[in-house]
Amino acid sequence: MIRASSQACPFSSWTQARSVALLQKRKPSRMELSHRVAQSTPKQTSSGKPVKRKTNGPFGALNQTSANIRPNQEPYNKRSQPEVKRSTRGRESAPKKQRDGYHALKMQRALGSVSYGHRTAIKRTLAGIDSFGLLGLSKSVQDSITSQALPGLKEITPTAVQRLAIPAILGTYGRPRQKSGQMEQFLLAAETGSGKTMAYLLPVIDAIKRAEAVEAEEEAQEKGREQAEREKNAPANMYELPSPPVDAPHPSTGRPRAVILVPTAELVAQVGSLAKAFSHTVKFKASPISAAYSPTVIRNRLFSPSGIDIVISTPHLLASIAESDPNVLSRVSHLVVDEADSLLDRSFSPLTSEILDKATPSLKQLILCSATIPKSLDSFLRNRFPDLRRLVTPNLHAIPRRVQLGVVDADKEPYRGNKNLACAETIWNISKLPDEYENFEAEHASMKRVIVFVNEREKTVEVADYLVTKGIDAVALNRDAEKERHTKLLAEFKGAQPNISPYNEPPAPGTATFTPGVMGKRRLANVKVLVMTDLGSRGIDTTAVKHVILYDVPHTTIDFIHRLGRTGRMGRRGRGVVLVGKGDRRDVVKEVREGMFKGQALI
Ligand SMILES: Nc1ncnc2c1ncn2[C@@H]1O[C@H](COP(=O)(O)OP(=O)(O)OP(=O)(O)O)[C@@H](O)[C@H]1O
Repeated sequence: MIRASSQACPFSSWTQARSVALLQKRKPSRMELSHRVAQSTPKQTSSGKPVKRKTNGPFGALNQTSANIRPNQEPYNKRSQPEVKRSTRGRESAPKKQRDGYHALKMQRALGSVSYGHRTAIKRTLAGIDSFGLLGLSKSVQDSITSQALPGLKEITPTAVQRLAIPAILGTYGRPRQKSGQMEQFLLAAETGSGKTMAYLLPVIDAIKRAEAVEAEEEAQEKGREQAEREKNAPANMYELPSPPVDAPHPSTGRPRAVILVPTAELVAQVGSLAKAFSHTVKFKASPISAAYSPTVIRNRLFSPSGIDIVISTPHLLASIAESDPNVLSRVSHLVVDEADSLLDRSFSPLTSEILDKATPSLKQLILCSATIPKSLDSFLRNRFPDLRRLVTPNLHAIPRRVQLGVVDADKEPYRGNKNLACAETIWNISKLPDEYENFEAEHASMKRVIVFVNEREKTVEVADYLVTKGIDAVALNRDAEKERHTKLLAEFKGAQPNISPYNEPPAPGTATFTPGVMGKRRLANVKVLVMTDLGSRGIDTTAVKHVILYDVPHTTIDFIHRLGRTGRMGRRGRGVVLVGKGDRRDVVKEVREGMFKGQALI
């Protein structure tokens, strides 16, 4: 019927032919992703004139000032690029693209990329800097590295991120030109366990001490001037007593010079204790404040009459203090946002931004720091901080080769889909490994510390309870546990305070108890296990941990990096074991493993 009517129309064959021709002419309609997302758009030409937009339209060919004839006209029958790619012959002749070997990961690409050329160039630049003496730190700060931060280490050289960041932040080799009064912005991006904390802390301490020296000099001059003034206008009565000195609080009371923001109370304690260690020799006041401390302690630390230099806090606490007392951020010259990908994500971002906005008038340097730069953060930073200096280490997003990743198939015999059983068995196997595998110093070497990561908070207690029934000394660490208990639990895995044993304390409500010799016939005496999500472990320096078990396959490569990053820290060896079961992305695990084996950056 339709055919009959179309035949009846005199123009029908012409119309069809025309529409076919139009369709053939039209570019493929498939929507393609831009390959220039990372490139900034130039606003001006090299001569300073604004870039003219091309007008493609019916009048695009009018008012041309040049002929625009292409020097080499392509033959009319030249095949299009997609055609060349499609044909076998074309594929052979087309330049081969370097393949990164990721297929499953490409589907969930989460991390910002850094070209290998860029990585090689940084490696070359850093090769010549092999001592803290070359970084431009003042003598007292430099000396305190060996005496306070890394005592006992014989040969101390700066790590890649320290070599890159410290001179850049201090301006040792000069600073890029910028408008006067404009705050400098830095992004420190380096792999987990690579010493990022010292990379930002050292230059901040240095800057504080220098500013203090300048202020002290200015104050002395001011006092001298006042004294001279007073003497000039000295009262006639020589017996008149001078007025007693007023007991005024220190000008820096409640007004720190530097603020370090971190996501958790555990990290506040960790960074706080490093800052305090430095303050023993380089004199300054560092105050860690978090919900783990009582309001009185927080008030006393912040408003100490002897003043304050560095505050280490979570955004929640500092934002609430700044709301009632905006003065607290009125003198901040240095703001560090550690774990920036967490603190600038949806949940933390409003608070972090609020603090940043309030501190901006006095801010000289903003330092963002992270081991993972998700693509979303990358584009956020490009918009919000266009002048950001990116200090990226050559191994960013790569899990070091010294960390091995094994896979246990929980679907196979004897587990038959029972992941809890697979986890318990893996821990028992770890307990049998020889002691020399352990990272930790001799006196603690016989005790093996294992972290089990799960994806959901609720699962922490379930898994820990199960492990206890299998004679394993396991404790669940989640947000429901008290902050103080958190800190104590993690302390033993950080290797800092070996005498504290939270395992001897009463268990958190709702968790099973490990009582050696009672829960089962068999028990493990040489292993301690923490079961957690990676929320509480972000940035925690668990140097005593050699083994990490990924009970669940992590959702993203970002989680892979942070979870496996709790082992193999600062040149140590480490092992990860991932338990795969029904529905888990085995292809993702396979590619992560291969990437780790090749030392490639994950995507
Ligand atoms: N130059 C150095 N030489 C030897 N050890 C160092 C050096 N700098 C830092 N360390 C040690 O390296 C360990 C890891 O440092 P840090 O916690 O700062 O790593 P990080 O890069 O912040 O890790 P994450 O991304 O997991 O937060 C710490 O125990 C620290 O004392």
